[in-house]
This record gives sequence, structure tokens and C-alpha cells, in this order.
Amino acid sequence: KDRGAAVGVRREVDADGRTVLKSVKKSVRDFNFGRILGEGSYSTVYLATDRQTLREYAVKVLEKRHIIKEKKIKYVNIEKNTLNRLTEHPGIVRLYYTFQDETSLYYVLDLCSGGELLGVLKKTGTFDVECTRFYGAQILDAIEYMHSRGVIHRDLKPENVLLDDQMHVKITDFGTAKQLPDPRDPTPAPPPDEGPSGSQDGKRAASFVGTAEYVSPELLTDKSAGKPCDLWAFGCIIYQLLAGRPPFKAASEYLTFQKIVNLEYEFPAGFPPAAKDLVERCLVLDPSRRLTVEHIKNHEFFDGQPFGRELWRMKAPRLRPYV
Ligand SMILES: C[C@@H](Nc1nc2c(c3cc(-c4cn[nH]c4)ccc13)C(=O)N=C/C2=C\CC1CC1)C(C)(C)C
Repeated sequence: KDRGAAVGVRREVDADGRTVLKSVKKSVRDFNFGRILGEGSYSTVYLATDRQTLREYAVKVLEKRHIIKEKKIKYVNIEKNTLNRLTEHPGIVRLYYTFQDETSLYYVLDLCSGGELLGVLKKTGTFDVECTRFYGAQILDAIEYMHSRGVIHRDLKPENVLLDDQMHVKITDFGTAKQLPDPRDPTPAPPPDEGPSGSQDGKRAASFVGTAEYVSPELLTDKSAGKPCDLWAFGCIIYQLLAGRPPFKAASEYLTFQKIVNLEYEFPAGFPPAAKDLVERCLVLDPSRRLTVEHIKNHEFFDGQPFGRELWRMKAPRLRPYV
């Protein structure tokens, strides 16, 4: 057995006697499936072990029949293309292989054994300033990378921020991402989403709306979703880490939307002043007046906080509540 062959690659000799590397498609049989890690509306994520390398992965399984019945093929393709575009960042869950069988599609991805940030936050109730700065910085660094690759997440929320075994951030769930045309790829961008009215008015009519508590006002009012919509969600997440609840929450989705477009929220007593100023400059109704990634990195709340490579080498702080 050739020890040198990398996983999933086989050496063959071709007609001219040259040794060639043939990549071998993985299949379900290459993995031992374990427990269910999470369930989405169109997918189930399992713990799985690669039987040759014994490495553990998360495998997202999508049932073809269900996707076709629910007309979600577009979202499946968006997620796969997006994951294939976002490959070199420690803060983005990585896609290693995809394969299928007659019933399902399989994505083999990074295992994020720390689970969802939301779950961790619920255990401590709130995060102190040090933890909020660390996790806020990692989420912001990942947003900056996504935007640099022309990807807008559009549904950032603590459930989609996962944690790896070092308790570092891994952003996930790109089924609802929007891809700006790749400047390097001249093929025409896909036609704009059909608006609910089916019209394709001047602005890109997004038929998609994120999760109520984190959706930006412009996505609700004029259906536009540019990079600023991820920074609105970022402001909501910073608020929630320190306050233990999202800034806009009401008894129904409609009432939550009303609070958002009317900017109806307030800070609990004792909310740290620098964080309050940062959140206030992210939760701005006019997307063009919202802080950009660069502004946020230079904001007083992140004074002294490294970003980039150094940030991802830092040890995650012990989780402490903000009291
Ligand atoms: C958000 C997602 N939940 C999850 N998605 C992923 C997990 C994951 C892990 C745990 C977990 C690990 N230990 N304990 C809990 C809990 C929930 C998870 C993972 O490890 N690797 C990749 C994932 C997703 C990749 C996706 C972009 C394709 C939903 C709820 C939609 C299934």
C-alpha cells in the first residue's frame, strides 16, 4: 500500500507509463456516522469519523426529495458555491468533500465541537467585556473575509456562530448568503432574486428575509441587502453577548419587525459605555451611515484587540458573565 498517497488520492500509471494521481471520490462507506449534532430545516448534521484517517468531521446530509419538493435547489447550490469560495479563513467552517448517493447529498465539513455560540451564551447568561471583545473580534474578522470574497451572509446570528475545539469562532449556514459578482470571474451574475411580487424592480428584490431578531431594516423596507446588513446583525450580536438577549425581541415576528424599523430598543442599566457607543453606531437605520468593518476595528471598544493572524493564535478567554 503506497503510504505516500494523500487521503482520497490514488496513483495510476497512464498509457505512456507516467504515474498520475487520481482523486478518489469519497462515499458514505468511507465514514462511520455518529450522533446528530444539529438539525436545520433542510438538513441534518452528523458527527462522522473518516475510517481511513480516523479524523472526525461534521457531515451535513440533505435529502434530495425534500429539497426538490420544497424548491430549495437554488439555496443548496448557493451554499455549496459559497463554501467553495470561502476556503482560507480560520473563522469560516471549511468544506472538505461533497458526494451523493441515490437519496441524499453529503457535505463533509469542519467539526465544531464547541457547538453553537448561542448555547454557550445561554449557559453563562451573558459574556463579560473581555469575552465579548474576543468573540466580537473573531466574528468581525470572519465578516471582513466573507465581504472581501464578495459574500454577504445575510443571516448572521448566535446559532450560526459555531465554536471549534479551541473555542474559536466558525461561521456557518451559508444557504441564504448572497454572492456579489466575482470581479475575477467574467461570467454574468445570476438574475436578481424574484421579489415576492415576482417583479424585478430596479433594486435587487430579495425574496429572502433573515431571522426576525437580527434582520436589518433595509432588508425589510426596500429589499436591498448589501454588506451593511451583516454589520447590523453584528451590532445585535454584540448587544446580546453583553445583555443576554437580542435588542429587538417581541411577541411576534411582525412586532419585532416594527421595533426594528422604528429603532425601538434600549440598553440595560450598567451596559459598558464603549460597547453602547459601538452598538449605537451599528444599529443605524440608514445602511450607508452604519459603521463599516474598518471603522468597527478602530472603535474604542476594540482598543488593543489584535485582528488577523494574531487574533486566531490567541487562547480563547475563560467564559465569564457580565455582572
Ligand atoms: C447551524 C447548524 N448547526 C450545526 N452546524 C454545523 C456543526 C454543528 C455542530 C454542533 C455541535 C458540535 N458539538 N456539539 C454540538 C451543533 C450544531 C452544528 C458542525 O460541527 N460543523 C458544521 C456545521 C454546519 C455546516 C453548514 C454550513 C454547511 C444547523 C442547525 C443548520 C444544522
